[in-house]
Amino acid sequence: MEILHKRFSRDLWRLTRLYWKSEEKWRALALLAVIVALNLGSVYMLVLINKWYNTFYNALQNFDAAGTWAALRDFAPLAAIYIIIAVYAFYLQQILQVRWRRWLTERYLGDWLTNRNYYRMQLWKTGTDNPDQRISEDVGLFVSLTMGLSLGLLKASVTLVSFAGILWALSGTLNLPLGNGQIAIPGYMLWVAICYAAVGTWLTARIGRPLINLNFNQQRYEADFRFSLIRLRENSESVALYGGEAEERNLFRGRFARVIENFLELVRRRKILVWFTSGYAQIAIIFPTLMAAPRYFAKEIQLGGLMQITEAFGRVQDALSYFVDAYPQLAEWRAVVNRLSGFTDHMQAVMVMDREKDIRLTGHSAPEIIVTSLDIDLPGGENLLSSLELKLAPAATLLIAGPSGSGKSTLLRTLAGLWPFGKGTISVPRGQKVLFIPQKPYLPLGSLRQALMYPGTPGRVSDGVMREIMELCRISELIDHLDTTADWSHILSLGEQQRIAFARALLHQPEWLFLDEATSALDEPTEKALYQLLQDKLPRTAIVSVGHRNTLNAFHRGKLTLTGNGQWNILY
Ligand SMILES: Nc1ncnc2c1ncn2[C@@H]1O[C@H](COP(=O)(O)OP(=O)(O)OP(=O)(O)O)[C@@H](O)[C@H]1O
Repeated sequence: MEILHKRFSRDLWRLTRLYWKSEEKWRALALLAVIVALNLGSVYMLVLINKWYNTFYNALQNFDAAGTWAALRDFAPLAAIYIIIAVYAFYLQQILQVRWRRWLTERYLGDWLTNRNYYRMQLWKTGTDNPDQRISEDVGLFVSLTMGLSLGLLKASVTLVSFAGILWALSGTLNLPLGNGQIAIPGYMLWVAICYAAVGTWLTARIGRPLINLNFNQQRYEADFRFSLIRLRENSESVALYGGEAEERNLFRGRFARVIENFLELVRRRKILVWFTSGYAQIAIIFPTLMAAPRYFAKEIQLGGLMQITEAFGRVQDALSYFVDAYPQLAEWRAVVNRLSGFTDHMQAVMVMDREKDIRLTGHSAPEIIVTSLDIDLPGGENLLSSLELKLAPAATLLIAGPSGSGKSTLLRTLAGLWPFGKGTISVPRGQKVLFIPQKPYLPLGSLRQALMYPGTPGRVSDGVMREIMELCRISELIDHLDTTADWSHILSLGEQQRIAFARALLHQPEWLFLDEATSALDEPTEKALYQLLQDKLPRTAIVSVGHRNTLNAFHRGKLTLTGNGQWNILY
């Protein structure tokens, strides 16, 4: 089937084997074995129930009241066992799905956060849209569709084999007149079922093919729309101050229109499919009776036989029509596998690009940071900074200045190992702590204490020390809220957030501290006090600041000026 072509199989196997070859594989395989056994058990029960049809309807046809009651009595345990099997097959399948999803989500989260992939992926813009959706939704969908469809296929195959045998044995031989003689078709009901299902499957595949792309796009448009809403929430204040509601609404409308447009197309396509599949299912109700009736009226079979044949036909036809019923899900499955593989490929491509990048950031045993022949480029290839040579001794202080857009922040990004475009070598002392403070410090979701300690926990810090540092950094009014959880990045002023970043530096006590316009929102006396604090409390820390204000000169012994067009000069 085209829907399951080669590339899809490769991608599917790549995604599936992650879990089934993981450390959890034995537990998972054991659970899967039980689930498969239960599914086989349920098919066996259906075979028994099919036999029961014969006994029951024959008793009815013969007006055998005792036989009918006995048959009804026999039905109870069959139904009870079938129900128990169905419940546990469902329950255990869900449990296995949850475990698989948990494992795979962990894995994707890990890969996304490793090697700063989340950052690099957006820097190299090719590829994946909405990685958050891939992790939060697609992983779950992938797991449930893979489990559901493969168990469905297994069940359909086993049902097919079991009931094809029954149908063959029951349907006898049909003698069709042909010219002067007759042609005998043994097991003809089985052939009828196969032809019926083959035509159905072929037509479904034809009608349903466009669903694959439509499903793929639907997920993507929904995620784009959701993301634009989240962005407004994140930037509510700026939008409110600008009064940008009309613009935002236009953006939402545009994105939502795409959601609806695609959805309508999807519905139209599915409507055609529903026309077909429900017609197909209705015909399947009378079709076998019609086919088996000649033998019934010829008194070759009894009512029980007719009912048993009809039921067996239904089962075979159901099993053969697996693709007809599962088509919309197969289309969705393929879209999900596409999206997850695209995401995985993109992450791997980023890692390869990262390994091959020409800016080498290495650890060495010398105490200085040494930058040699560093060229920094923009993603498009234009040069931002040429042949930079820089040596930073421990406890050095350096101010990086220059006009806006000359590349100061990008230089810091490069030193942090984030910026991949360019060439040259940056050697940093091994095993030392480096802290970068951006202009707008990031405050994680959680308490203020967590925000102060971010990233990680710099050992246990007593309340006393924490208070002292907060007082020194002029945020003593926040001491009482240390353990309050709130959206702090929206509550605190930029100046307060910048003071929190200084407190962070004092808590972490890094050997190397890089500040990118970290005091831009502070008044000059506060800026002075905080820089003085760094000098007093972190005398062994090297400080590299980016800033426009001349007041910063007093706190730095060296000055690197980026003059534009890739040029620079340095004064120690
Ligand atoms: N991800 C990116 N893709 C393309 N161009 C970028 C990217 N990031 C930065 N740039 C460009 O690189 C140039 C340098 O930016 P950078 O932020 O380093 O300047 P800066 O000197 O720190 O400026 P400012 O003083 O205004 O903060 C700018 O022209 C900017 O547009």
